[in-house]
Amino acid sequence: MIITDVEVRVFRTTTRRHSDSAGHAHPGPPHQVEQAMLTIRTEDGHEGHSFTAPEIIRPHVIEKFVKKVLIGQDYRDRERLWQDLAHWQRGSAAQLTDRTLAVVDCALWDLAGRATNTPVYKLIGAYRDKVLAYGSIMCGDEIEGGLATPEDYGRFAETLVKRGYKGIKLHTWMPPVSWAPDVKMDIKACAAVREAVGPDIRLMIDAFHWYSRTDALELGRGLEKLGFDWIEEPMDEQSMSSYKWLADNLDIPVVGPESAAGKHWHRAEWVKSGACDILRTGVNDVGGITPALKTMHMAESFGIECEVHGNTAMNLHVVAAVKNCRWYERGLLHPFLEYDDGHDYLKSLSDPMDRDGYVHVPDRPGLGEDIDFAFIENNRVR
Ligand SMILES: O=C(O)[C@H](O)[C@@H](O)[C@@H](O)C(=O)NO
Ligand SMILES: [Mg+2]
Repeated sequence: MIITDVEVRVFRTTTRRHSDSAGHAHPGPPHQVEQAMLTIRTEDGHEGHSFTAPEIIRPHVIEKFVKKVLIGQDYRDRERLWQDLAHWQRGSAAQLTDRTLAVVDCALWDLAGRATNTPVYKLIGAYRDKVLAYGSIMCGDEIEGGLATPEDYGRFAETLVKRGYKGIKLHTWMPPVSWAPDVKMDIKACAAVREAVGPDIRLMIDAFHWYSRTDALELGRGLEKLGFDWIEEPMDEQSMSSYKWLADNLDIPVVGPESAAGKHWHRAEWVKSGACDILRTGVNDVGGITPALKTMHMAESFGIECEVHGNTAMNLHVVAAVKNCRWYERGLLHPFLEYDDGHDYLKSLSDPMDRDGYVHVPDRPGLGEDIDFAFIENNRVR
């Protein structure tokens, strides 16, 4: 049960996702990027794994914080290990981020599952083994036939409905798109999607994250006429009072916060202040499965739904272990990319979706990621 080793393996993987100058993903030619796998090992040979960007688990962070907390400890003591690591953050000179806490916590959950031959959502206490997905479309672009016009969004939405999606979320146009942001264009894209898919498909928007209050109000009022289910991150989430103002002035539910710091503590303040109608959490955003569950359960106590940010196995297991979450966010999607192709370092999808739009939680132990260890070794860089 005792943790004896923490290892990072960095390897090359091929992807067609490219990040723009604002950090949003768009399609492009295949290129190689570095990915890292964190492995936590015990004296009796059990291992847990989790993936992230190499800089999130760079040697300084592993040696100065992670190993000091984990080595010699019982891997089953996840709550205490998470609290101990979180307490290191204050004195870390901002070097120990929530992303690092998340990848360590996920590897510990994966270890617990692999050691007991149990999927993580069953370890937590499962609520369901499948969940409806919404198709989360990439941010708009200026690519011919991509997501450059409202009509492009409409055509792509039709494709997603044919694939089985019962919900669709648009990320609309943002800089560095030359003419973005533009509220009226956002509303035109949403209108084109509603026209294309009809009244029964659930629709949501995740807009430019720095609109003013008045722009966000105009956008929200436009979406109310189109029967959208929620408006997400239309303003800087650092202003909780702006979200309180927006939620008070709109009928369409306001969802958040996604990217605001503060883990489950700050999300409790959003609920208390009325800054959102639907709360938001995400394993990477709040520092792990452990705090994501705290957030979900806190929201449930207020009768509030809490939508989980992001795809991948870690988020899927959280969604499968709670009642007060409607969707799994499957994406990001684009007409020029085939999401179901997955990753070259995983032998199968972690979030397979059937033709009715349900994602089924893999019955494999731990997080259920079907890791191709040989591929990782053959493509390892350090
Ligand atoms: O803002 C981003 O980086 C992307 O839009 C990403 O977070 C996306 O997954 C999102 O916002 N989902 O809700
Ligand atoms: Mg979002």
